[in-house]
Amino acid sequence: MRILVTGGAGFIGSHLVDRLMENEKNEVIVADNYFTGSKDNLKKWIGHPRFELIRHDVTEPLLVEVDQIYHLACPASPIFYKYNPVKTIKTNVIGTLNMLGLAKRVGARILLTSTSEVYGDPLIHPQTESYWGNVNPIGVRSCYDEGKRVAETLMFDYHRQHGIEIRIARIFNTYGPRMNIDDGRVVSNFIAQAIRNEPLTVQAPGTQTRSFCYVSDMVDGLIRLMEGENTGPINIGNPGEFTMIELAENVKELINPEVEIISVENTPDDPRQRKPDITKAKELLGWEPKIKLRDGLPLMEEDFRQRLGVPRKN
Ligand SMILES: NC(=O)c1ccc[n+]([C@@H]2O[C@H](COP(=O)([O-])OP(=O)(O)OC[C@H]3O[C@@H](n4cnc5c(N)ncnc54)[C@H](O)[C@@H]3O)[C@@H](O)[C@H]2O)c1
Ligand SMILES: O=c1ccn([C@@H]2O[C@H](COP(=O)(O)OP(=O)(O)O[C@H]3OC[C@@H](O)[C@H](O)[C@H]3O)[C@@H](O)[C@H]2O)c(=O)[nH]1
Repeated sequence: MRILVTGGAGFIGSHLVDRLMENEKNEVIVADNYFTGSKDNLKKWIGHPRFELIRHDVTEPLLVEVDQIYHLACPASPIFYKYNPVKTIKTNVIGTLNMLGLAKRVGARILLTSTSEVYGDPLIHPQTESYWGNVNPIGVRSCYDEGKRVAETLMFDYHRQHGIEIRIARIFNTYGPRMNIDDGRVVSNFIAQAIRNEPLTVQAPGTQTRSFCYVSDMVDGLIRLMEGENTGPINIGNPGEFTMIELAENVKELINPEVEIISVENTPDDPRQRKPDITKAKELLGWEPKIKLRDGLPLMEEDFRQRLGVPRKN
């Protein structure tokens, strides 16, 4: 199997590449523009005969002979996707069009990593795949959430019109080693802050909720979806739901009991609650997450301590 992973130098993408490379029958090609990813995440594969890394921006067409495409390329942290919103929209729309064009040309199956953000600020809880969402089309997050909604539409139009084999994963907040240290997302922020002995910055009101999935569970779900018979969309996430205050308290207790927790201003349109209904993933993919938040946080701490050069005391 020859497999293209767009965005493979990023957080989830590089863990996915690790898993795909474990199978000696796979050849893996990564296409990435290194906006939020890094060659460092793939250093153990560079030079491997079954691995290729291409500096490529998905807003430009790409021609490679592959059997499967995991299409992840897109900045995922709100600070990065809001940094150049027009580029984010282009990545989601033109990038997905280009990858669908490639899938059509070479007859590949394509999986899109969509997001729980397609549900916007959800009015039903937990979110099922049949919920159409509550999304602001003109807000500061729209380049990402509306961008992903159009990407999903393109996937289904190519499927209906051209018979392309598609898979759509709606990923809920994922965390783990290799997240950018200054990524801006909440788990990486809190862990880096706790290790640096800086206050944990809970954005007001702090009662907003998220459900956090450890990256190895996520990768397992994505591969099952690609290999299975269902187009999706399928929610992939961990239904354990936490307020941001609870998350901060967990990080404080597990990583640095001395650290302060402070309240800071939030950004517009922050979803107030988010929790996946994973009935479909359980029934159709035989998948459910295994790693609880309190077990996953220490696994991530090790990696952050190494990169920050702050060893654990005692
Ligand atoms: N991590 C999460 O919690 C989460 C949640 C929902 C959806 N997702 C989706 O999963 C995917 C991966 O997310 P991640 O957390 O690994 O983010 P990430 O930012 O670590 O990785 C994204 C990768 O895409 C690359 N990229 C960005 N724009 C590109 C372009 N135009 N051309 C080529 N490469 C480009 C980046 O350089 C990076 O390597 C994204 O599609 C994201 O929307 C992630
Ligand atoms: O330092 C911080 C950062 C963030 N937060 C809060 O933590 C919550 C989560 O924020 P994040 O930036 O980690 O992530 P979000 O849930 O907003 O977006 C995320 O969801 C789905 C994915 O598609 C995106 O890739 C991902 O970034 C928000 O309520 C935010 O206000 C803090 O309290 N403190």
